[in-house]
Amino acid sequence: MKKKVVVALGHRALGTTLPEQKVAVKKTAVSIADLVEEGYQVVITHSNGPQVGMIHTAMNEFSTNHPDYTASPMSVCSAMSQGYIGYDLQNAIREELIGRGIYRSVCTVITQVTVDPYDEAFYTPTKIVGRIMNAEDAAAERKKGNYVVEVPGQGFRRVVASPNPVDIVEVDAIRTLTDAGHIVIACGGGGIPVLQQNNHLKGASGVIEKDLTAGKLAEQIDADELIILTSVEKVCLNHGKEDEEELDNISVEQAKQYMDEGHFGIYNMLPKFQASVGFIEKKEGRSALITSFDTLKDALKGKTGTVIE
Ligand SMILES: Nc1ncnc2c1ncn2[C@@H]1O[C@H](COP(=O)(O)OP(=O)(O)O)[C@@H](O)[C@H]1O
Ligand SMILES: NC(=O)OP(=O)(O)O
Repeated sequence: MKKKVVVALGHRALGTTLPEQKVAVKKTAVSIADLVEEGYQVVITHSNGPQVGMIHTAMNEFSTNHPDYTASPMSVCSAMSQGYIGYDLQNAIREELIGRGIYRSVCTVITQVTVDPYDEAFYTPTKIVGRIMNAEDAAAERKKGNYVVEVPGQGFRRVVASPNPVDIVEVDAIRTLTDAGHIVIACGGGGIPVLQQNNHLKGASGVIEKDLTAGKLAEQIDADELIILTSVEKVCLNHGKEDEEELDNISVEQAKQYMDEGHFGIYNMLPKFQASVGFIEKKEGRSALITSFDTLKDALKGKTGTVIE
């Protein structure tokens, strides 16, 4: 039986601007096609922080001067980001597969994810979206009523709430398409956060952490493996310090211990570990791989990457 994998793509797999994205997805498509060629059933999910911030600014700034164009809430901007990132990804993957003589349909499912209206995250925005700003732009952003933080080594960044994913609304469609052999892109940008109000799903203002949703997606479609493609070949202990140590194969217990010891930052590696551990713990035989998309091929042969099992 084919191995079912959920692949979570980080910033580097997409770039930030439209031209960058066109170039980046071509490289990403090579890794995805490698997986397909190896016989994996692939479901893809991806980041959207820079993109959703850009869309929100574009949609809302223009609407203040042009009353015929109405403002778009963050949930609608999330849906737009899923659409245009999915569009570029599915075409790049399709093209790469056809080049290898593989004819498979690739589709994007606009996906909603329910969140808890009482999630504490709504009170403390932490999710970075949009571009890097200077002090002047940051002040202008704050004037609009948005939250801005200074990130050491980067500059000023806009932050929004990042509630935890509870349930993937379109999961049955994603599972059915995957099991029928299609390559599916779903839950982009962590999914569009929605609040369940009887039969109605109301868009929530926030951006869900894509790694956490990737773990939930892997769990809900009963995947065998979660692959998180980021910008580093392996995860390290004591990252950036003199005694930095690369992690190869570790157990869930070790992963939990390293999380408790504070080795991983809340904005980068911690959600990847939380997602991996949550997914693996629910069923025996599951594993997670964290590596860069340049090194995926070697990592699949066990030559590199950080594996949790
Ligand atoms: N413990 C760690 N091991 C390896 N990389 C780390 C670690 N902590 C932080 N990082 C940094 O995290 C970054 C990847 O996180 P991020 O950019 O949020 O991921 P994504 O690829 O999902 O967009 C890497 O560029 C790396 O420098
Ligand atoms: N939604 C999300 O997690 O996006 P980033 O990876 O760009 O932060």
